Amino acid sequence: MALPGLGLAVPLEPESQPSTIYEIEERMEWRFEIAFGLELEVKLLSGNAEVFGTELAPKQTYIFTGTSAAIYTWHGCRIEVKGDFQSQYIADETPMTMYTNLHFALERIREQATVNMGQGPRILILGPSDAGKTSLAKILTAYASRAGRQPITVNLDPREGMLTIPGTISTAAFSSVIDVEQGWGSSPTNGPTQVPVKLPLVYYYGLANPEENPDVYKPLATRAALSVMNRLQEDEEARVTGCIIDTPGSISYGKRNYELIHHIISEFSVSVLVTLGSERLASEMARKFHGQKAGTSETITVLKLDKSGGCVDRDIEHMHQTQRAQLREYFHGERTNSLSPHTQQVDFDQLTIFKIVDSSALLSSLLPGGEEEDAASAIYEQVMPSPEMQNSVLAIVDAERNDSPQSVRDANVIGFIHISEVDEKKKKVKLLSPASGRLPNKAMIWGTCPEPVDI
Ligand SMILES: Nc1ncnc2c1ncn2[C@@H]1O[C@H](COP(=O)(O)OP(=O)(O)OP(=O)(O)O)[C@@H](O)[C@H]1O
Repeated sequence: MALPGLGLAVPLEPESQPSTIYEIEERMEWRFEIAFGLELEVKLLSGNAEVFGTELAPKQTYIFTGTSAAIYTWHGCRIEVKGDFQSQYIADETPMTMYTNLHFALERIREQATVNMGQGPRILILGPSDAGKTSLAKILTAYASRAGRQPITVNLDPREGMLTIPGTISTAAFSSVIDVEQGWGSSPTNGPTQVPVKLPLVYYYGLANPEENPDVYKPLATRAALSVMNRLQEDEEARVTGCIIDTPGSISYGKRNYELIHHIISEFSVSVLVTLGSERLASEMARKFHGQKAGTSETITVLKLDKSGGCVDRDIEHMHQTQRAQLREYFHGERTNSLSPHTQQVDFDQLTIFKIVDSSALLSSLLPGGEEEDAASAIYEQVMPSPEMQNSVLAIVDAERNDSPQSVRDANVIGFIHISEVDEKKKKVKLLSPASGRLPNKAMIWGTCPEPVDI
């Protein structure tokens, strides 16, 4: 059905739609794409099935929206599907056996690490955009957690938030199942959920790509690495399991970004480097890093894996829709679990806001051999609230309002607020915060990712 003249499909209520039953044979997957604003219901009727490594519970209804994914089965299954999806098909060729073999190879390293009191694998996933890096990170995380391990997963891709909003880099220990409906699952800001929440450690970068301001991005990657490496040292289970690092596609293009890859490898002491979807990247990474030292007694193994034929190229509009959905979820909760964000008005002088400076302009102004302190102070500029901030998000970080720009940059996020209105005459800001109560008396960062949106 379409709206007359507009050609727009009118979403049907899932209840009023007929359901379809699909029989999926062993080692095949049912791939689907569902637009934002539409819902797809999936129920596993018999057999076993998984979404990016996480098993579906029998007879439970899962609801997907604004995503593309695959329901894979090792031994065959029947699923019931209801909804208005954009595309769907059953694929008999998938790289799942290859991905599972990687998981078992990692398990062998973990078993050895248990015996030798050594280190579990630190895995870095590289590849161009939409090569399936995040999907592989989810699969490896889910398989490790299904094997009773506690993997630490790191998202270094600011365009997509992991358990938090975009513009961030974050890390979390996954000791329980991933919530397949919500990508990575829920964090405490989502409110009570059926699936146990994960507690991410979050840093705010505020830009979409690492290359836009390496002077902020690299130290933040270092901060994330320090916390991961500390956890790996202190927690026996985490040490043996190791960590899984997802990266932005942009760093896998072009030689100029190899320095950034090198930085990540050395900070996280990466021991397994997986490349997806690019022969050239695979061969250059192997030439540069295979056999190099990782930590004290290990060497780096570089692997080339196949990209899944199911990977969908997402355009910029799709990315923006995903980012808007993540933002809305942070403040308003999700479909089954709505939250009550708090609107309040504050005076201009209650906010200390640091704006990220365009690094291309600052690089030319830096003296050769300038100190890191100089670079850090040039990274942020303290600004007053202004109308151009309207609909932006500010990250509140665990740094005092008069701390140095370096301390502000390196501090982890304690929460986000959304600027609804700026009244320059009255010098007041109307803002939305996830909880009621006084705003923390802390420094705030204003970036351009996620982009301003009225939520
Ligand atoms: N087997 C599959 N079937 C259907 N969709 C899939 C499959 N694998 C991945 N996708 C989808 O393809 C898109 C790209 O995959 P993914 O996010 O894993 O790539 P990426 O390399 O991390 O991308 P980016 O570099 O942009 O972050 C996602 O929407 C993902 O859900």
